[in-house]
Amino acid sequence: MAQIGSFTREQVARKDSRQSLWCIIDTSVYDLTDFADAHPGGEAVLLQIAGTDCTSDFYNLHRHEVIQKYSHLKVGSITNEKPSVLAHNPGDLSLMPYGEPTWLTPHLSSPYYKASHHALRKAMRKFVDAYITPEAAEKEKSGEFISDDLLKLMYDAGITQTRFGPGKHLHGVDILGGVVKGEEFDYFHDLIVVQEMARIGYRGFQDGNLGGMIIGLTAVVNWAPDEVWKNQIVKDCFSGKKKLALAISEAFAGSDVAGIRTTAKKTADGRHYIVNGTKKWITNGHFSDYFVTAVKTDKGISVLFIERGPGVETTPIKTSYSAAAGTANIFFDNVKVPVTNLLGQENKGFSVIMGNFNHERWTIIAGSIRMSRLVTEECLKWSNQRKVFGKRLIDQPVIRQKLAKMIAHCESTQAYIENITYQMNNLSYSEQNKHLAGPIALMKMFASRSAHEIADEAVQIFGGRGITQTGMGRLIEMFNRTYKFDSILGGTEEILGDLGVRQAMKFMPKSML
Ligand code: HEM
Repeated sequence: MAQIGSFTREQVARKDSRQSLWCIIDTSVYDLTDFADAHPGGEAVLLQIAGTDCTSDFYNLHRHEVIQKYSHLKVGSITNEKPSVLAHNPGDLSLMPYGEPTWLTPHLSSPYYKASHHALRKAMRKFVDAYITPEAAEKEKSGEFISDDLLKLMYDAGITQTRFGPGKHLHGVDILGGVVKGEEFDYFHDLIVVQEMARIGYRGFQDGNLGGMIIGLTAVVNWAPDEVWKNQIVKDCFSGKKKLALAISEAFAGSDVAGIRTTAKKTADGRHYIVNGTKKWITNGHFSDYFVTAVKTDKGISVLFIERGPGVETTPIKTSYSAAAGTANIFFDNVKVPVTNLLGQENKGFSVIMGNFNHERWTIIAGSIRMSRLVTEECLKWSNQRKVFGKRLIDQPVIRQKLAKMIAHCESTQAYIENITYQMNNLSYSEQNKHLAGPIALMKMFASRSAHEIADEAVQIFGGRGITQTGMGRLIEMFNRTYKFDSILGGTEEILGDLGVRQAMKFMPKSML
């Protein structure tokens, strides 16, 4: 590698041939002579800019991360000039208007967040940027599952334990080196963890990062019949030693839980259930050891905790996002399950499933809302940077209309979830089930509709790059390909809209108004 030096613009201008091909990007000098052959955009374009300052062309076509990744090509800087492009460091807040929710925007405030929320946000973003995002990028591509190293890092930092929401399981846990004590962790802290993790921008890996545990372990914690047994499962799941999936959907029944056909029949001695049936679209199913499974018993639906073992088989399902999520079919073939593995009461599994759904849906929405903002931020950056027809995209009224709609959706969905989160902080688990199942269902319906609008406009703004899996439009392509997961997982938009109104009907006054 050449020595890092200080050059004048005239010196660089002389390096304008195939034998010596230099350029200037934001006052840094790059030697592209050996790289030109390998340049994904071709050699010819580099020859066209050889010896010149190509900052504007470069940022018109590449993300800033490209120059960070190829920093080894830098041979020096222009004498007495300072760079103007701001570098993003792990943990930094976005400088883009609407790039962060109101509570993180300078000069604006919010009644919901205290000092510990701010401290957690800062520490979380640093952790995510430093450890989770790099692995997510790799695994999203390869389709491999999350590594034990990352699981250990998250557990040691107390992050995995938080993903299950506030509660006793967090007592004694110092989160991220003590920025928040487990005892004071509330649903706003929970919201921060979910939203910071969603910022990685790799939707398949995001679900592969213990998505199954987040939505399934609640049933164990709230309904396990035995404390010691429960604590062992929780510990194994948090530490990453064991993985858990929620197994409800079937080929015959998705949102229509009552239609499931997996059966659990008691043995003559009454000590076991024999489970037969299949489950489909089970997040993390392919790498899980435990399955919180909805089954049909004598007189209704029940929920069983089933361990991987004889008679349990899984096969991967290829969905539109990464195989890193471990989405699977599960086949139960005469699986013998002890009756002590029943979660909640026999034939009353509906309340176990429905109670569990609230936190699951809230988590899905929290992530979707944050991803929507990230996409909107990308569109703001791109429209401000990209020049077409002689002006920036943002100078076109039609683009400003799209951005306006996207921003309004982001702001309203974030305000919506903060309101619901505040209610969750002030209601017990059973009160939440009674009073928030409807509002959370309606919020999920609205947030995934917002994501639909945002994905659609974002692709239009990015054009061809919005349908390209690498380069400037990577995030947009990923979001447009995957936002639908959020409108289906945990209950479809249509079912949830209906549930929201049916719940409201329960509280209608009896009198004629
Ligand atoms: C240090 C200098 C440069 C490096 C390290 C670099 C690297 C890259 C990389 C990694 C890509 C692939 C991006 C993707 O995943 O789609 C790319 C694409 C491209 N690059 Fe460069 N590049 C450099 C300079 C330039 C310059 C100066 C130009 C033209 C003025 C240029 C033109 C292009 C074009 C046209 C593409 C295709 C991108 C698209 O169509 O969206 N590159 N470059």
